[in-house]
Amino acid sequence: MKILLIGYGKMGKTIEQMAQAKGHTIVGKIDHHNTDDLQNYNGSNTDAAIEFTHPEAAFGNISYCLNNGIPVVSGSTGWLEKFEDAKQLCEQNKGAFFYASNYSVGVNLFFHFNEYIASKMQEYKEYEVAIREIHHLQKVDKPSGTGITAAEGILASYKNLNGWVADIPEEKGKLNIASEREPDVVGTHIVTYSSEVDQIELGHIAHSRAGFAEGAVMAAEWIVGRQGVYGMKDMLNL
Ligand SMILES: NC(=O)C1=CN([C@@H]2O[C@H](COP(=O)(O)OP(=O)(O)OC[C@H]3O[C@@H](n4cnc5c(N)ncnc54)[C@H](OP(=O)(O)O)[C@@H]3O)[C@@H](O)[C@H]2O)C=CC1
Ligand SMILES: O=C(O)C1=N[C@H](C(=O)O)C[C@H](O)C1
Repeated sequence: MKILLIGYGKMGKTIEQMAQAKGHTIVGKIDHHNTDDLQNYNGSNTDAAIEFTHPEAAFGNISYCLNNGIPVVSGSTGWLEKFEDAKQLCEQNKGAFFYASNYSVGVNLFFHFNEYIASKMQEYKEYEVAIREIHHLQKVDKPSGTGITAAEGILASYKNLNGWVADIPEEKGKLNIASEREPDVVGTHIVTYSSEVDQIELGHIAHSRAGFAEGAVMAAEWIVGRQGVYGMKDMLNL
């Protein structure tokens, strides 16, 4: 497959290695310094784009791909206020768009168990639920996209909670997502149910970026020949 990398930072470089190991060709690499080169790519020279950039760049890159016949897999976080616009653009262009806040299979199993556990725990009002996410110091957005997806999975069952908040544990009636930044932490997410007498935890710790990259390349292979908006639940049948 001919893959265009949009974003050639920590993720772009890991994805390049993973894609080449699977026999794919990288037809181009776009980063902050050569954004104009994006206009050289279209559906006739590119099978799929994999986009991991920045909250402020993601929507523009995804729009370019959808307007130019390139199936696009995006993992950028922090831009989802424009997600509905991206969906609409995909429908208008009869394009293909794959999005996941986290491409690792392990995290998507964690999401699945998280939803199930929340559906059980909401009956036990003595437990207070909260989320912690820990990432490296270079991360520009918070809370993490994965933390937000985990929160949405919990809120689907907790009808007494009215949305999530970022780092405001004292706010009643909201699900708190605490963000911590520490050197070299790839990505850790922990859901905690605490009562006076005990605590239950569900967590995921990424040891490297390989799991994210593997899932993104898998999504690029999967989306070719499809039309519509997809996510990991579609690909993994979770
Ligand atoms: N969904 C998932 O599974 C995962 C998602 N992520 C998300 O992916 C994104 C990227 O993460 P990561 O690779 O660690 O970040 P990096 O900062 O290491 O890399 C970001 C890349 O995007 C480029 N970039 C920045 N602005 C633009 C722009 N306007 N146009 C084109 N390229 C641009 C940067 O270029 P330059 O260096 O020249 O500034 C760099 O190449 C983040 O949003 C992160 O949260 C991360 C891991 C997993
Ligand atoms: O920026 C990162 O590094 C990561 N971002 C994603 C997120 O915001 O959830 C996924 C992963 O945790 C790594």
